[in-house]
Amino acid sequence: MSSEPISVSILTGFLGAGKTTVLNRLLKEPEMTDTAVIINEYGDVAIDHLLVEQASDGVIQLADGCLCCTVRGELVDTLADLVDRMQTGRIGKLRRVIIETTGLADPVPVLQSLMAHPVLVQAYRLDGVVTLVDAVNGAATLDAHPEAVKQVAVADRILISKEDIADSAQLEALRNRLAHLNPGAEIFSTRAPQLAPILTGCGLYDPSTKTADVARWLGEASSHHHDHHHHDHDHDHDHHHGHHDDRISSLSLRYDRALPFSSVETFLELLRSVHGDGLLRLKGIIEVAERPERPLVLHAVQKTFHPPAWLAEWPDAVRGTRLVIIGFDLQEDHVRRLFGAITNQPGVDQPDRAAIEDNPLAVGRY
Ligand SMILES: Nc1nc2c(ncn2[C@@H]2O[C@H](COP(=O)(O)OP(=O)(O)OP(=O)(O)O)[C@@H](O)[C@H]2O)c(=O)[nH]1
Repeated sequence: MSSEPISVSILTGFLGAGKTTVLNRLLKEPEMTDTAVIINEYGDVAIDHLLVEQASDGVIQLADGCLCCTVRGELVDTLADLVDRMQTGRIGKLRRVIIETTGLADPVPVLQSLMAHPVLVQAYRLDGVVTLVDAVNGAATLDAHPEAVKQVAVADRILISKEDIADSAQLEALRNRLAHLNPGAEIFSTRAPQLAPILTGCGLYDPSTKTADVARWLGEASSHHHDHHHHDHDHDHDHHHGHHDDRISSLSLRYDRALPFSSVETFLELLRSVHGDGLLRLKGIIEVAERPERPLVLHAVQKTFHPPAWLAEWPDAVRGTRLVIIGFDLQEDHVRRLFGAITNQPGVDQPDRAAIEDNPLAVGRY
């Protein structure tokens, strides 16, 4: 198999948000060659029967070479099976996989199983998470279900469906709320003429230029991104936010000099052990003192970290460390203090890096 990993995009969204409708459209787009679509769904899947010819082994080969499989067992087995089929020449080389998760599913375990599996992590690279939100029922769903709020918070991109039947005030309120919940995610509409560019290419690598696009990946390019914690009630007070929304936080941490590798490790260890339960996503790029000419890329979903990767070179003039951490019930003050100690920018009465490396608990309770 060639060394280029297969990019994996996850399509998630609450029950009835329109995921199957999106996939049916997507499967007809010409960019979908060399793509496998995996529907991680129990029960019947309403993929347009005219498009697909059911094969006996559960993998459906579409006319244009796109594959479609439905998974009732372990997703990990299906992904491993696809690698096996490619290696044995039973299917052609895949460029990407799109996984639709069930409406109720928390996408995090899907990502975790992908990142934690020693074989899969070699063959696949997580591109990103796209969360579909229904323009009509989205607000009520977010109010009622913390899982729906998490689906939005964990997304790299948000896709709104059913705009055709929503009124404009409803739509604007929803867009504001989504931007507030996940300031780094770009928001798209299913009214877009092409869905493939929305569902793919969310990762660090820009597929068109084949270079790393850090600002876009970290959501810094999004117009609604705030540099600090986005619960900026000054201009949010007149919007409706459900009580689960306030449990989400999005932190952007920066340090403009190189960090010793041991400090990075200490920070990540502490983050994982103290805040693992509240951690939804972590993405970032780090200038490591021992190897300053190449940036280190960090990517984590909950406590599971993608093996850190070194980029060949700095993609732009900006060096230093840029981290985005998205959490649910995250004690963000404590995370900031931890980062402050590690970068030797301790606040008043806070320990510095040496103290925290000697005694990681020195940063205090939260
Ligand atoms: N008007 C309108 N209806 C839509 C749109 N997208 C989906 N629907 C309808 O919404 C309903 C649910 O869509 P599905 O695509 O089945 O939703 P799903 O997310 O796959 O649903 P689950 O599999 O139950 O999670 C269907 O009746 C669709 O026809 C849209 O953009 N506009």
